[in-house]
Amino acid sequence: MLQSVLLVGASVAFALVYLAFNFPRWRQEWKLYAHRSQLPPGPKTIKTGIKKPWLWFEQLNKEYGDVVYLQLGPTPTIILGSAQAAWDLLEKRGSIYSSRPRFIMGGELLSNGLRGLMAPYSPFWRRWRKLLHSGFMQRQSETYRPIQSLESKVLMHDLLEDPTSFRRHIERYAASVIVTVAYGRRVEDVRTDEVVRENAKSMERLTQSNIPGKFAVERYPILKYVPSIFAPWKAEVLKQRQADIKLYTGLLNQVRDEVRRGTAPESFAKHVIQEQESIGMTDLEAAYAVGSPFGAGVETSAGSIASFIMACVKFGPQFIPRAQEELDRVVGDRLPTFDDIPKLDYVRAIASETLRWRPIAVLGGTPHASTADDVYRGMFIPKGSTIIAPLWSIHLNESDFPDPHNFKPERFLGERQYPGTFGHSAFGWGRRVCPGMHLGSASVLINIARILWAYDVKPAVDEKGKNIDVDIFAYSDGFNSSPLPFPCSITPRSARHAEVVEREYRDAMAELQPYSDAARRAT
Ligand code: HEM
Repeated sequence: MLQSVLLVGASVAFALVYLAFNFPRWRQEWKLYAHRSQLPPGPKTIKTGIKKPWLWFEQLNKEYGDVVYLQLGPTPTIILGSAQAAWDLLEKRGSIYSSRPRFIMGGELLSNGLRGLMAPYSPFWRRWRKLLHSGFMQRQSETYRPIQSLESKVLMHDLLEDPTSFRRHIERYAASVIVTVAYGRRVEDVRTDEVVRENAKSMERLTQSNIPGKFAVERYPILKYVPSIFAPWKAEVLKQRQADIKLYTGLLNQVRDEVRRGTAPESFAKHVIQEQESIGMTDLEAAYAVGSPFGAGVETSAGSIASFIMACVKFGPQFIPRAQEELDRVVGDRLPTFDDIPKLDYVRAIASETLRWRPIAVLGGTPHASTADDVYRGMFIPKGSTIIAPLWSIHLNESDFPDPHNFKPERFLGERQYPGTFGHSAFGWGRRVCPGMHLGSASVLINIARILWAYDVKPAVDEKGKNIDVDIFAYSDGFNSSPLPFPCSITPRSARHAEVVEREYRDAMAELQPYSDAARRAT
């Protein structure tokens, strides 16, 4: 008798747990079924595990229009393929389109909810975002310009000394700006710098954890609670979490020590230490927040400058002469500075075209998620949808940018209908718009201006003296997409230009000394 009661009790308990777990999914499925005729159009078959998914999204946007519906596993997914649709939803209706989908492996297990970039719209995200905003808003970003200018002078010198390794020099520039701005210590060599190496390891693990479809726990969240001893995939990310905590707190604590000793140069870390209490952040939250510019700002800045070099190799004769004429006329025989940028209309147009032509954040950054049911142009977008706005579809769209794979800075000179103020969408939208956009675009601008002022950038030549063509579609797969290695020729425009680069470099190295010393003290 007792046994039967226990059995019935256990069965009822099991049924209740089963219902509780499945109810939200059934409710969602019922809602989708009830609105099936109102969902945006989309394909019946879903491709999974594909390389460069933005190419598939582009096909879908061409076939079904600029709002496409995909049922990816249990999650409704919307692909926005035009600047207008992305603007209408992510910007204008930002109050319900600014969350993030759940990232169980990368966001919850690996990062314990401390990486703001993956955090849902929540009080934690708002605190994190406030800190990032105060550290990188336009006025504050302008205080980092001296660092960008000095590091850019080092880049110009590196291109003179060893032009064939141009890609590594650009990466060093981008990493050094971010690490100096974040922690007040520079990066002299990306191959050996400990902060760069550890951060790169951590980013690699994060990227691996976020590969859609790779881990069953994303489909069955209950697996998150399986003890690590039975789940090697979980043990591994928890181990990396400890390594991340050690890295981020170690770096922030070094700055705390320097602040106490009165030797800390200005940096985002110093700013966070001062603001942390008023914003109500714990030490660990603050340590992760100071680490966030590395993951978001290095590859995007370096990849954009490398894309500009590729555009010079492929399309140089159609825009370089005009840019050099402008630089010679406005700047003359010295290196361009940030003060020249407002007078360099054509150079600014080249920077905008670079960000448009090959958007490094090719999927539009991390996907957004909606937090309420919505209807857009008669189409039903369910609450909890993942929203992807791939910049590949948006920036290489014939109707906004005719002849889209051609590099034409002139697009950005005249008046043009485009939502927003930049004429492109490279920094995203609404409440999630890139907080580092002022820093990132200043890096792109100053280096484009200086490279064009100092150098002739052309195709490399083979042993027969023939130009080596570059493939403008040879870009990496992954969350961001950067140019794969390609050859090119970078030579000074004249001996006088080379002299100026050398002189500016010597002065820059003297000014950068405190940041080099800070890096040495810390290792
Ligand atoms: C040319 C350089 C850069 C490009 C093209 C770029 C592009 C983007 C894009 C497209 C997004 C997604 C926005 C959205 O979800 O709507 C984003 C987000 C973000 N970017 Fe950038 N970015 C650049 C540089 C930087 C830099 C230098 C930093 C350093 C502070 C940075 C920090 C971030 C962060 C933290 C986010 C996530 C914001 C959030 O989730 O609220 N980015 N960026």
